Parts: sequence; C-alpha cells; structure tokens
Amino acid sequence: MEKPETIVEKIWKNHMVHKEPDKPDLMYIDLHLVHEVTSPQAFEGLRLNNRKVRRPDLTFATMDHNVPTKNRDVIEDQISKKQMETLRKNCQDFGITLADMFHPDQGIVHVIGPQLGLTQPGKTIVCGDSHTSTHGAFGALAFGIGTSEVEHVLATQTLWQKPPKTLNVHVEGELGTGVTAKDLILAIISKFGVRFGSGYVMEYTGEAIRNLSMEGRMTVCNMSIEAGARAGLISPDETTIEFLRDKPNVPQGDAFDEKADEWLALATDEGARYDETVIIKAEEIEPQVSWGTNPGMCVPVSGSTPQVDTSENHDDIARALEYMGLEENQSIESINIDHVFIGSCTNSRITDLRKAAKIVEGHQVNGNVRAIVVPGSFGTKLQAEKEGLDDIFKAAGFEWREAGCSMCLAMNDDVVPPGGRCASTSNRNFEGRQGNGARTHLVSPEMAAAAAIKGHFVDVRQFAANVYPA
Ligand SMILES: CC(C)[C@H](C(=O)O)[C@@H](O)C(=O)O
Ligand code: SF4
Repeated sequence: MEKPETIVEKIWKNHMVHKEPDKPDLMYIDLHLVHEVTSPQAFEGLRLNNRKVRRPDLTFATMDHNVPTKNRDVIEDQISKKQMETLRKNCQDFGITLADMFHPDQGIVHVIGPQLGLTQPGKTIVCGDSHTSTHGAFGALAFGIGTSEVEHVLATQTLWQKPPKTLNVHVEGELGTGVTAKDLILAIISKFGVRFGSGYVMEYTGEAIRNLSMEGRMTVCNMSIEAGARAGLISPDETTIEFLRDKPNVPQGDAFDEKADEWLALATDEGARYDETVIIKAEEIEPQVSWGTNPGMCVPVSGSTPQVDTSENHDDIARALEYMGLEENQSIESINIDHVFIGSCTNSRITDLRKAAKIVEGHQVNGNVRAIVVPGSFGTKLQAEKEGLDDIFKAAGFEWREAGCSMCLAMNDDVVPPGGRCASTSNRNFEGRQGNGARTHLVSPEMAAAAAIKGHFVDVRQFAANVYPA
C-alpha cells in the first residue's frame, strides 16, 4: 500500500508546478478571490509592466470592506469610494467578474465563495485577505497573501510557497448544548495562545469537528489565522458534499457525484503523519467571552478577568485590562455593553442568523444597547428575509443591514465610538479594531444575542433554557 498522506500533502503534490533546492515551491492556484482593499496596487503593477491577468476565469472579485450597510447610495468616506471605483475599473479593464455593490452575489468575500460553490475541496485558494483560511472548511488549501503576491497570482496564476508543516488539532467528544463552533475555536486559541499555529497548516480532526455543520467549520477555519497558522482546513466528508450539491459553480447531476468521489478521496488517510498534534476535549468547553485585546484573551462566561500579579504575562494583561476599562478578577457577567454586532466572515451565515434569532425572539434589546445584524452576503440577507428572521430582529429593536464587513473593522460607517463596548461575533478584538478607543468582546452569535437583551454578558444556556432542552 502507498504511504498514507495528509490532505495537505495530497493538495500540495497536485499543485506543485516547479521545485528546486533552497527555494519555495511554485504552486498552481485554482481560485483567486479579490476585494477592493488589497488589489489596487496589484493591478497598477500589471499596468506598469504591460501584463494581463493570466486566468480571469479563475479570478472573482467583490466589494465588502468599504461598502455602506445602511444606505448604499451614500459613500461618505472618500478613500472607500475611491477603492470601490478603482476595483470596478480594474475588473472592467482586466476582464474579471465582479459582484458589485448592487449585484445579487455581493457579500463578504469569504461568505460568497462557498455560497457560489467556487470554494471546493482540493483547490488552492488565495485572496489578499488573512481570513481566506475560512475556505479550508471545505478541504481546500486556502491562505491569505500580500498585495505583491496578489499581483504575482494575477499575472501568472502561480505563487511561491514553502511546503508547510502540519498540525493536527484533534477535538475529541461532543460539544455541549449551547456551545458553538465559535466557543470551540476561542477556547482553542485561549488554551494554546495566538502563536501556536505559527508556520503550520492546521487540520482540525475528531468527532466534534465531524459533527459541525459547514457553517460551524467555516467559523473554526476562519479563526485559524488568529492562532498564527498559515491556514486551517478540514478533510471533506458527506457534510461537505451535501453543502456543495446544487451550488451554482459545481458540476451538476451525475457529474457532481463523480466529482464528490474525487473530493472524498482527498481526506487525510488513516495513519498519515502530522508534524505536531494537540488534543482538546469538547466536553470541557463552555461559552466563551474575550476580555482582552487579542483573541487568545478569553475565558468561559462563568469566569472572571485574570488577576494581574499572579499571571504569567502580567504587563500584557495589565495593559489589556486598562484598554478594555476592566478590573482584574471582574466577573464576565458583570460587564455591561452598549453595542452588539452580529456579522463578519466568522459568523454572518444563515445558520448563525437563525440561531441568534431564536435567542432574540420574544425579547427586547436592552435600552442601553445599539444592536445591528449584518448578513454576510446579499444571498444570506434574502434567505433570512424569506424565513422572517429580519422581522424577529427588527421587532426586538435590532437594526437590519445590507451585507458587508461592517463593524468588524472600522473601514466604513459602522464604527463603535471611543470607549464604547461591543459584544461582537467577529474574529479580532485588537485595540481600535472597531473604532478608535472601542472595546471589543468576541462571542458567538447566540451569546451576542443574549447580551443584547440583558445589556451585559450572560450564559446563553441559562438565558435561553427553553431553546436548549436538557
Ligand atoms: C483589509 C484586509 C487586508 C484585512 C485582512 O487581511 O484580514 C481585513 O479583512 C481584516 O480582517 O483585518
Ligand atoms: S468581515 Fe472582518 S475579518 Fe472578515 S474579511 Fe471583512 S474585515 Fe476581514
């Protein structure tokens, strides 16, 4: 029998175009996703060198970071406006399909790729965006690249890459009711730190991962980058196949089933070797809330902020607590919030919205809280409206918005004011991430929904005991 291989080894072998000693490998790229923020200089470089886009048919663009989510017709910020106009012109000049602001396919780049069936197992996928790791949920090797690499891929459809080391993140057992994929990945990062994946491609394995929906898997893979990894992925299985069936850009009918067999064969072989393995027990995980200024600074909702002098990195902790306006040993449930953001490429998919709506139904947003729901794509928004989720959110006092990155980062009109405190379903809680002086707490959509109603963090399992029968 042939030597057992990991999915990463298989994809690597299938895409290596050129290898020579002491150099990275030259890799073929199957899908290049483009957005307005990291592409302008890349296109400019092509123009300066008189080059064309090598494979416009393997390149797909959308606008997400800068788009207004309230009134699409008014773009106040001149830089945003310019970036969007530039992307429009570049896509026209170079023959690239663009899901423009009013296009039905528009949305956050990492939400629409899977929805359109562009994201598929076994593909190499790149985008000038760190959260490209999201697409790894499908068993694709997907990573973020810098603007000069964007230019290289546009011009050649290839990329120089060092073969990665592999890290098996094995999650045993089952997550408890009310404990989500978001809690799982936050718990992993807080346990092992924001650098533990450095230099690795992480493959998530184990029963708890197998039991996740594709949306849950995307949430997990999305945040691999916050653990320092180059990429994160999950071997394809029947869940992957059923998600992709009938999607627009996949083979249809019998051809799909043939393709599905090929995809399933990419899964890591029994007995394949990883460079490193860590094991996590799913049962031990509780709903998480970040208290600090990186995604590893998280505790269970039943917990408290750390004590400074007995902690290992006390300077970092003291600084984070100060920025966050929190005391040491402060219970998480005592933290009052004034903003809630349900959205971002981590948690803005239809299942996220359904679950948040379930918590919200029949309640009112707390009077001190401004809460917004921003679907990840136009398609998600339509689906949610078809199901009446928008009515549930609006009746409770949430604002219901158009698709985009929105309050995940302060690159558009959706900003948390200085000193404001936000329960956010996004992936980064760095200083200033949601606005100058803004304070971000990372949580699951369910936890964000419950916090919106109470005005402070609560254990969603108690808050919504009716939703989580014993
Ligand atoms: C703007 C873009 C380059 C950036 C990224 O790469 O991740 C953004 O999407 C983010 O989440 O910080
Ligand atoms: S939603 Fe946030 S994390 Fe995702 S691509 Fe947009 S800005 Fe980056």
